[in-house]
Amino acid sequence: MLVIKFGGSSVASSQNIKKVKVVLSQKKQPFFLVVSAFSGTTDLLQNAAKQALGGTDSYLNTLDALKNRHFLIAKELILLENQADTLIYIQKQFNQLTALCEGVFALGELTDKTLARIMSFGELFSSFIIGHYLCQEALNVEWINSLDYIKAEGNYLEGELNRTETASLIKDLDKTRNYIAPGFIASNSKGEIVLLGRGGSDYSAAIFAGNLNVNGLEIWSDVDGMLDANPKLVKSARTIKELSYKEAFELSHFGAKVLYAPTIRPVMNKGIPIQLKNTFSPEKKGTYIGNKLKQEPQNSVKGISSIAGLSLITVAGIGLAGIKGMAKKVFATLERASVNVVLITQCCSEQNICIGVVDKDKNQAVTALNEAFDSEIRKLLVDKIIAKSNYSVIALVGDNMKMKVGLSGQLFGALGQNGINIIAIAQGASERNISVVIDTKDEKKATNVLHECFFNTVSKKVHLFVAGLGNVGKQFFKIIAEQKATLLAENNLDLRLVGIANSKRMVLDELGIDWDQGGVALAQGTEVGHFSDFVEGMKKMNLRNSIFIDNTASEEVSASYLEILKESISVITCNKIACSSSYEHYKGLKDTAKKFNCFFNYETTVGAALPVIKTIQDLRLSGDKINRIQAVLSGSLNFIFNHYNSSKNTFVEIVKQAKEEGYTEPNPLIDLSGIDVMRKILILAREAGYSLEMDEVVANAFIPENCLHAQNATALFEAIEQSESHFKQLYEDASSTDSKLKVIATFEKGKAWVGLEKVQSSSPFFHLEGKDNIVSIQSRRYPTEPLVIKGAGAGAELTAAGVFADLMLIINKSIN
Ligand SMILES: NC(=O)C1=CN([C@@H]2O[C@H](COP(=O)(O)OP(=O)(O)OC[C@H]3O[C@@H](n4cnc5c(N)ncnc54)[C@H](OP(=O)(O)O)[C@@H]3O)[C@@H](O)[C@H]2O)C=CC1
Ligand SMILES: N[C@@H](CC=O)C(=O)O
Repeated sequence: MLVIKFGGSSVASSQNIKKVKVVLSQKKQPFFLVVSAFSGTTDLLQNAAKQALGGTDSYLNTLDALKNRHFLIAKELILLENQADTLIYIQKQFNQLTALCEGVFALGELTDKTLARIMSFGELFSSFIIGHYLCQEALNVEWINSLDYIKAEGNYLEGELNRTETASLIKDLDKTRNYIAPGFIASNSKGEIVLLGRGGSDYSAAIFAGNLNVNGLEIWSDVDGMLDANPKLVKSARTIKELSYKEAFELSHFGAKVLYAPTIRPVMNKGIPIQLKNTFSPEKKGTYIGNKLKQEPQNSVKGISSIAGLSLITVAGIGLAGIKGMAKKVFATLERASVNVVLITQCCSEQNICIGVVDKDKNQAVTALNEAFDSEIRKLLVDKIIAKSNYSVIALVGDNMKMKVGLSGQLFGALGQNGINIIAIAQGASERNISVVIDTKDEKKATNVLHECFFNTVSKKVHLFVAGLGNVGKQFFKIIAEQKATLLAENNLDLRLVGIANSKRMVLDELGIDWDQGGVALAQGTEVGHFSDFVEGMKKMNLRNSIFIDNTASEEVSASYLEILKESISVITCNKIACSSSYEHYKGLKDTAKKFNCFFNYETTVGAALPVIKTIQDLRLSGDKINRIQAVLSGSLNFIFNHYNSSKNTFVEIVKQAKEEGYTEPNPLIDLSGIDVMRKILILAREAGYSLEMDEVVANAFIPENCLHAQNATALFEAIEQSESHFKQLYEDASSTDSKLKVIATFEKGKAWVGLEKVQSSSPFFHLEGKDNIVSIQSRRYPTEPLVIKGAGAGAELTAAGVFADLMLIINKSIN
């Protein structure tokens, strides 16, 4: 014999009930069918009771709607000539139900006993209708009333099973016949109705299964089985193929709604397997729960469950340490106050005990504890007890987590990397469950982080917010659009663009924006008043593995890094403003990134994609000391002086060309004035370990005053045109001595300077072609022959590639 239970959605309509019949007709052994009420019925019955209590006669409408629905389903299933018995039964039961509600209405009183009676009607109706229909369809089932077989005592709404009496009543049922019985309901020794708790139909089925010692228990619902995470939080949640009883118990206890936790106990002791199945996809295997696990689990973690609505109560104070019986007093007090403790932690200093309770119990718990510890509180041995709310517990569950070294490290690392603060931790010695308490605002993010971390078949999502869709920005989008599929296929990485902004508009979309369509999406985006709108949106989305990329030259954008890093969102930038702002700010950004477990990467601020910053950082990390840096750091100026020949072209033509080719800053005055090179040598000096400021970098301007004061690019070009003779003179002075003009930046003995120099062929800078940069580093290890880094140092495509490399560095360190 099999016990088979169908949940509310499986019997929600006549069409669904016909599906149930198909499932049953394929069974090759007798079955004991347990059904829930038609979906939504129990809630409506409860509402009707509350409406009656509230003194409005709207309960009559609720009851009418319920009656009509049950009549309709009965009429749709049962042939006209067979309907009478069923309809008469429903009518009689509704008469009783209405009388009960009228009583509540008249008395203005609703006891748990009456509420239990009212709520019991749903399963009685559904089982009676389905039983008659199945008989009509020749399935030959006998309807029995669970009230006559399941005995429970205590709380009317969530009774305690009387195992002995129930066992003796069930044992005589004939295992060669088919039965149908209502779930959820039981009766006590006085014959009064007692419910088995919400979800109790699963429990009823397990009680029948255990006592009849059947071959299996099937629980049919509208989902494919037990999922490895809550699908409302984690879109990529998948069905777990098999679970041990204990794993299933942990998961169902911690929020997996597909199975009511008490269901496991009655069948576990007898080794009766449970199969969770989907009525609407019966071909799917579902989840097996039992002793005979066929496969070796790939992952030690089988599932991640979470429950919100937790309050934490801390009983703390010096009076707790070393005094026997304090913990007993806490728990005895809570028991007397009927408060269920969800989670307990105590640190070994014994100075505090932290208890998790569901929100609804928190006031009761706090009042009871403050009363019980009143004398200790007065003597200042125990602090006044308060509760803090809005917490969630997230639990990793799996039998094979036992003795798996590093697993909790992975858990804490993954949460920490995403700025999720862990407020309390609980792990039993069984090591089957590690629970952490976090702020409920982080529940979705944390569940997703852990799901990606522990189920390696799931692709890892990286959420990217990008500011700037200009020269560099466009190239960056292009690279990702080209690389995305490869990254997914080969590295299991899903780079998701969730935010773009320029100076006028922004788009934020958690579901992702097409990398090919960034410009189009942005054109249709919302207008931004201030860049902080974008930052606020980013914070609100609170997505795991978030990285912000600044491809602008904006001061406003760079001023937001600190706030972004404080959200544990890593920052990548090619914008030099932040790193060349005050030393305190630059250092603050680096420290903040460390403090909030994220990264601040800015390799492209010097030499575009050349590995200049990383090289200096590595030298220092390995114990080297930088003594001198001499470099050509401006790609655009090198390009300009390499291509300017006063007899063939004008200076302004070459500057315009450098801008068109994407080597200059958005405002080329930043290059021509020397500011860009000053920023870069300052950044390198800081990386070398010196706390230099921008105003300490000495620079000799080589452009005339009128150019230096140009307000925009057009004015600058005009000013350069008017100053052609100045540039011609510079060129001729150099060529008359077979020299070339190079803007050289030097850092030595704590000082930095930048200037236009004439270099001869003996100089290593003489042959620096095109838009190339060269950085020559002398250090303790390279005292005379410098370490040299050389190559193209400007260009949007190269810079975007450097930004992408910074991105992959972060992903490799933090996500993979
Ligand atoms: N080109 C190169 O070789 C290298 C460049 N870099 C750096 O790359 C950065 C970008 O340069 P490039 O692409 O040429 O610049 P562009 O001028 O082409 O693009 C700048 C982008 O930033 C956006 N932007 C400006 N202000 C804001 C703001 N307040 N909020 C949001 N977005 C804003 C602009 O939007 P809008 O269009 O609305 O103004 C535009 O999309 C610069 O910092 C530069 O120093 C670094 C190394 C090498
Ligand atoms: N404008 C810059 C671009 C890179 O930082 C340069 O010319 O080098």
